[in-house]
Amino acid sequence: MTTVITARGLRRVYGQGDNAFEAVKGIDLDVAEGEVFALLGTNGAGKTSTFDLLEGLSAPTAGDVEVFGLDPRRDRKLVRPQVGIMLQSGGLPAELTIAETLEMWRGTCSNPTTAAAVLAQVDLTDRADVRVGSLSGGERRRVDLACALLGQPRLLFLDEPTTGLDPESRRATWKLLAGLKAAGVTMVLTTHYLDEAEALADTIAIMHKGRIARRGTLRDIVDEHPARIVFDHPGLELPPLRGARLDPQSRVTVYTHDLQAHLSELLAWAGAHRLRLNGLEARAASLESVFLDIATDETDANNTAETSAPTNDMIGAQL
Ligand SMILES: Nc1ncnc2c1ncn2[C@@H]1O[C@H](COP(=O)(O)OP(=O)(O)OP(=O)(O)O)[C@@H](O)[C@H]1O
Repeated sequence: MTTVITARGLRRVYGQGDNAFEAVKGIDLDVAEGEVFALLGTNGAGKTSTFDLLEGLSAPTAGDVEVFGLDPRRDRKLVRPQVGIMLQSGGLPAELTIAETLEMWRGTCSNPTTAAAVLAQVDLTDRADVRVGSLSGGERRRVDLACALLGQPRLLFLDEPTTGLDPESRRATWKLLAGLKAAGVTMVLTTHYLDEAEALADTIAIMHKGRIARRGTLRDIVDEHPARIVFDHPGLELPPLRGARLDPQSRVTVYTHDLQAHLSELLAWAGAHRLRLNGLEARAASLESVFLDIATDETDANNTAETSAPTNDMIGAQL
């Protein structure tokens, strides 16, 4: 499989001396041709900084990036014509109409399609003569996407492509992106919508504090994360359950890779003691739970997870 993007040991430090801030702390990644790679993360995790490095918009403090086997900064003239970029905020001139904007943008592309073609793709044909400054946030986002598509790119960078779009427009954009993927376009996107990553991405990487905390297919990421059982502490000694924690609100959380077995065990124990477990919840892992655990720095959830059958030294000793 051909690799379109390779990054090794990528670092980005802003400022100098006492003011230096390391936003990207040594990232390795590979994106294959035709792949949709989604970069997720909390605000400030370093996604946009990473994008800037991959796009060649800023120079890495350390490490290497290759796009189509070339340096995106040094070989910009060769790389740029093959790449479409949708920045977080397009910054298009407010006084131009959509049609004028696209014509202006076409002039910067070496192999552009027509403005009419991209307008149809983003469903803005009827709005071609409206000034950009009068558009809604969602419409403006679609103009940004149209500009990114004008050059018929082989590689698309999409920084939060559907932020501000209503649910119907989001679905329409997903459909458009799925069509581009089917046509072989490689995409790297950031998004705060986990369902967007689930719907579009082949590979998901979750960034946290400048590093990639998890990566893989949706299935890989979810499968390696424990499910959880949560309930109010019933006030008597609990059965031996591995990987349990008690929070200050007296809620017990049990992390497990075998939800059914441990839930059955807990319910059997509660039944034998004629106990009602208040606030009982049992949740399989999901992209959201992985994300939230990373975001709240509960990265040791994996470490406390069940790895073998529960033993008697567990919950009582740990709580
Ligand atoms: N030019 C800059 N100078 C100093 N710090 C910066 C600069 N640009 C970004 N940062 C800092 O680097 C960190 C990462 O920012 P970045 O925009 O890459 O995060 P992000 O994951 O894209 O966040 P968001 O989801 O909010 O867009 C943040 O703490 C940010 O304040």
